[in-house]
Amino acid sequence: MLKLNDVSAQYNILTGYVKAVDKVDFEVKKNEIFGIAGESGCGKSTLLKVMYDLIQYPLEISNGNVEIHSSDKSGTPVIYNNGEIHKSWWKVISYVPQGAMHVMNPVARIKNQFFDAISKYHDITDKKVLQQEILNYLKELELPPEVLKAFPHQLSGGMRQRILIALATFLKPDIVLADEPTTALDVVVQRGILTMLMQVQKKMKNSIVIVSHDMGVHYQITNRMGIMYAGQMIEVAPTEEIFNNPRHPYTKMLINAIPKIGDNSSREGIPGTPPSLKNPPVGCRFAARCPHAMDICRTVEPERVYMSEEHYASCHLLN
Ligand SMILES: Nc1ncnc2c1ncn2[C@@H]1O[C@H](COP(=O)(O)OP(=O)(O)OP(=O)(O)O)[C@@H](O)[C@H]1O
Repeated sequence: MLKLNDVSAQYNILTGYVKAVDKVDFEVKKNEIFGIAGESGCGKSTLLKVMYDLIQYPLEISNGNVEIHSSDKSGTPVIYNNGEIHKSWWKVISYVPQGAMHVMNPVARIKNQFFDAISKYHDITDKKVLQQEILNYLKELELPPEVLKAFPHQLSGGMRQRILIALATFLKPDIVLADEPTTALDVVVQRGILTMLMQVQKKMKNSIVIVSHDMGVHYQITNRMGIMYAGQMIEVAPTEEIFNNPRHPYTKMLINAIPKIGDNSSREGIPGTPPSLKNPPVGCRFAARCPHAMDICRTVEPERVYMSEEHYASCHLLN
């Protein structure tokens, strides 16, 4: 289980701070696929970096903490906090970054990329045994063994993405974070990648966090979702509730913008642009674009309102 306790994170740039994550507080349960959605620039990737403990200048955590509740080999419960989570990469938590081509070493064969990535984190000392284990795992995921000999540019985008997922899940981590795993892939390949993620999760019964701006991806595979707007998590609920009973006006507008088969009525986008995260507005950050904004929205930040134990949204309309 992964828990974020009131986490804020910012980029410390020459002209000030970009407050990319603001007081985010939620947990990802064991045995679920949790989706994070929101417009470009709302802080989704930064939030994943915070969860993964990938805190490098100019990014810094300014408030709160991240905890992973796991267990050691003997089954004794262990809690990892941010600052030490990186010591357990691949084994306890792994990360499938955006853009499969850019993150792979273009001059190393896939086999060596596996060896290099996980060498510090597994207990297998014999390279031949390790190679056999990798082959067995690829077979399990229905990936051809020849890919191990290939260079990244010899593989299709979809195959590179599958390999990154295989690499990220090889040591059976409790939590897998995937940043836009299907972006830039055609719909058929997309479907294959999503099916692969679902199968892996079903087998391992671990937690997967998927960041995507594509609501269709969330609809297909996530169990619960968080909607981000301007650095804040403004609604969290089971995916079915998000699609059938969204409560925050921003979530409603996101859902209404999705085209539906058989419905020829024109789809409305969300007017306006998100606020600057260098100098976010007081009150509700969505107020300037919200058709229902009231005076209070422009001055007072909305608190969370719980519709049920599993569903909350931060909006004055719900009070
Ligand atoms: N290295 C950086 N230095 C300064 N600001 C950054 C840096 N990386 C991201 N930002 C800013 O932080 C904010 C959140 O960016 P982030 O990439 O987390 O959003 P996102 O929702 O993942 O967007 P996208 O969907 O486009 O990837 C944006 O305003 C972005 O410009």
